[in-house]
Amino acid sequence: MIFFHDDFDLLFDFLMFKASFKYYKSKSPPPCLKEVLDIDQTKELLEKSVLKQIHIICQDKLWKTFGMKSPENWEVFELIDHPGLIYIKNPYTNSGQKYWVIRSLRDFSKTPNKRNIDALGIVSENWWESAKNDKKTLMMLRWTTLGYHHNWDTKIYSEDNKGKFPEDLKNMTKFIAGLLGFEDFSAEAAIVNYYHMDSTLSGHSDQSEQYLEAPLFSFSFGQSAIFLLGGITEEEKPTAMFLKSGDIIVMSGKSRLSYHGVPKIVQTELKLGDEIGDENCNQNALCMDEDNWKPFSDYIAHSRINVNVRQVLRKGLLKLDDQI
Ligand SMILES: O=C(O)CCC(=O)C(=O)O
Ligand SMILES: [Fe+2]
Repeated sequence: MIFFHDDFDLLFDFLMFKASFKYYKSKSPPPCLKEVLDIDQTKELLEKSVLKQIHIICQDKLWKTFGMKSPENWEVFELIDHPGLIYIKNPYTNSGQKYWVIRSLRDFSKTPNKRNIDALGIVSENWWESAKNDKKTLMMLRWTTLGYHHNWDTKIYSEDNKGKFPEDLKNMTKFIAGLLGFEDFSAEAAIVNYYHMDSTLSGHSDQSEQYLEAPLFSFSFGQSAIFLLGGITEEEKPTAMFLKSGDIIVMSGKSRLSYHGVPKIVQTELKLGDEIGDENCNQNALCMDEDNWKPFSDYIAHSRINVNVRQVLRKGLLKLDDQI
């Protein structure tokens, strides 16, 4: 085969994270999504050895309190080309998803949690109250941090910069971690990312935590993301995959430090109706009442929420190790 100069540049470019990011981010021309791994094509992906199934065993009934389906019905996979990247296909009931959407928008966005809007100085403690009827305020929130607050400048966690980590999120993450064999996991920090249809998150590797052996848990709700998962350097060609509402990925082992990013949010129709016999909602009245759910439903019709949970401390420690 003969390569012309430009083709060769293109080929070389495509070996890198940034080029792939640029490709999927492009508005004109829009990207072709044919190569994006879609977990709904399970049979084909298993046959092509892109995925392998992970079987989990669950003895207790805690899942009910987290708005999840029974783990015996979960579909859990590992990406063969990315050992340690575990994908749990939406294990939530519809009311379970609603519960976490409500927690993320109404509660995780309140002070004393840290938020990007704090720097703007014009939004009150209770962002959701001021935002739900005001599109401009609604669009302003991009992130909040919980527990040990992520310091965006220094990337260093500090004992002087931490808040309370929400109990329900801590317990749910611990429960999932236990099922996957990470019994010692302790949720100590989270970034909640709020994406609108034109938002992106550039490529990075999360390594601020002192204990990088612990996995990272990522929960997605609302609109779908194209998520790029690369290797340990920016040079490796990433795998593009859809993360849809309810999906969970776990970055563990060899994939814990992998380069990743979100070049595009994809519009999907979301139907979080009430399932027959679904009594799992922790906030029954709110989830079942269409009027109360409406502003949340309107929000996720055009936005995506990602709750990104990490362990910060070394195993067995109760505070940051100053020696680092
Ligand atoms: O939104 C996502 O899926 C990824 C978020 C992420 O990588 C992060 O918060 O570090
Ligand atoms: Fe990340």
